[in-house]
Amino acid sequence: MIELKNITKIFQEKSQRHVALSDVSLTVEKGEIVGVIGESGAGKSTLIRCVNLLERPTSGEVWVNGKNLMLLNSSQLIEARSNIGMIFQNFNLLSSRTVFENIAFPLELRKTPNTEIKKRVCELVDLIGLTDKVHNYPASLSGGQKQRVAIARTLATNPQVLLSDEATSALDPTTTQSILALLKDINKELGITILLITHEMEVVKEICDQIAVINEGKLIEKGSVSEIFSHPKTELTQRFISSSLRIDIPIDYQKRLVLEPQLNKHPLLKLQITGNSVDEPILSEIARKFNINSNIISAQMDYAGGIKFGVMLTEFIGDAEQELLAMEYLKNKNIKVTLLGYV
Ligand SMILES: Nc1ncnc2c1ncn2[C@@H]1O[C@H](COP(=O)(O)OP(=O)(O)OP(=O)(O)O)[C@@H](O)[C@H]1O
Repeated sequence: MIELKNITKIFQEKSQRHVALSDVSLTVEKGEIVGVIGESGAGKSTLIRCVNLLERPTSGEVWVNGKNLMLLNSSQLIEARSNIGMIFQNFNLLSSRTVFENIAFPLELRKTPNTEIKKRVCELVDLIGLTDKVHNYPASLSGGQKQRVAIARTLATNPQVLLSDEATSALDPTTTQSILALLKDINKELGITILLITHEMEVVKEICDQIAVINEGKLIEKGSVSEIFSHPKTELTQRFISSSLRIDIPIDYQKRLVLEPQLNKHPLLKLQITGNSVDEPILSEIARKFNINSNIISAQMDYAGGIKFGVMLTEFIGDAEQELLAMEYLKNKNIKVTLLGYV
């Protein structure tokens, strides 16, 4: 449905030349949800804006639904864009129009008859669960409700593609979940292809089929959610995965923590577990093979794309030499072992 081929975007400001995207290729199949994740300034917004040519690539090809948008004249481009909806972090609602009037707006521009507009808006407010707010103005809505209205407005003209530019970044975690659930429903029930950009792994983990990682204008990794979570290839992707799992050393452990081995102190370890390793009973193996008792201090396991992954803070209590052998054993099992010190 979307194919970006070798996209390069260079911003030229006076003598300053900035390469925002460098030879980026990305395919989104019909009906898929693809998430592009990257840090601030990586080029995410530029990339998504290239899909509907809000930003024109310096070179490369942009194909949407079988058309090379770069070759269209302005009226053909307007037509092609009507098939591509877009939602934004700051919702972009018209404050002087009610919910009804905001959703009706793109239909009015198309000179749709009033009876048809009324019918379509009623369907859409029902879809987004805001029938009781249909005559409210945006100022009286919560952030999540505003984003729902923005989604309904973009769906009014039945686009086949929805672009989401950090649509949940301004929302709290619970509201984020409800908006993501709405996007997933739209994808499933209406068959709309979704390309979203975000800086949060939580978002892509929740609803995406494929994840692409962008860094300094280059696409550095792409795969299914399970591939990315089980075998992250780059340090940056690993960091994104870890950022969705928070684990802190409790204060009393921090007080006792020393960096060098000491008599009667034992290693405090952070174990990062991805993919297949997690299905093995690693701690009981460690106990059996190395006579190590694991004292789990905290742990967080999660599930994405059919893959379990997680992080665990644990103290290994045993003979010093065996403790080292046990750490090596875990490393060979695809577990990232970080020695935090001794407690
Ligand atoms: N119109 C512009 N003129 C000049 N440079 C620009 C322009 N738009 C973006 N850039 C530069 O291109 C790079 C990529 O910007 P972009 O907004 O795509 O990043 P991003 O990943 O979306 O970041 P953020 O998450 O902070 O929005 C940045 O270094 C930015 O300064």
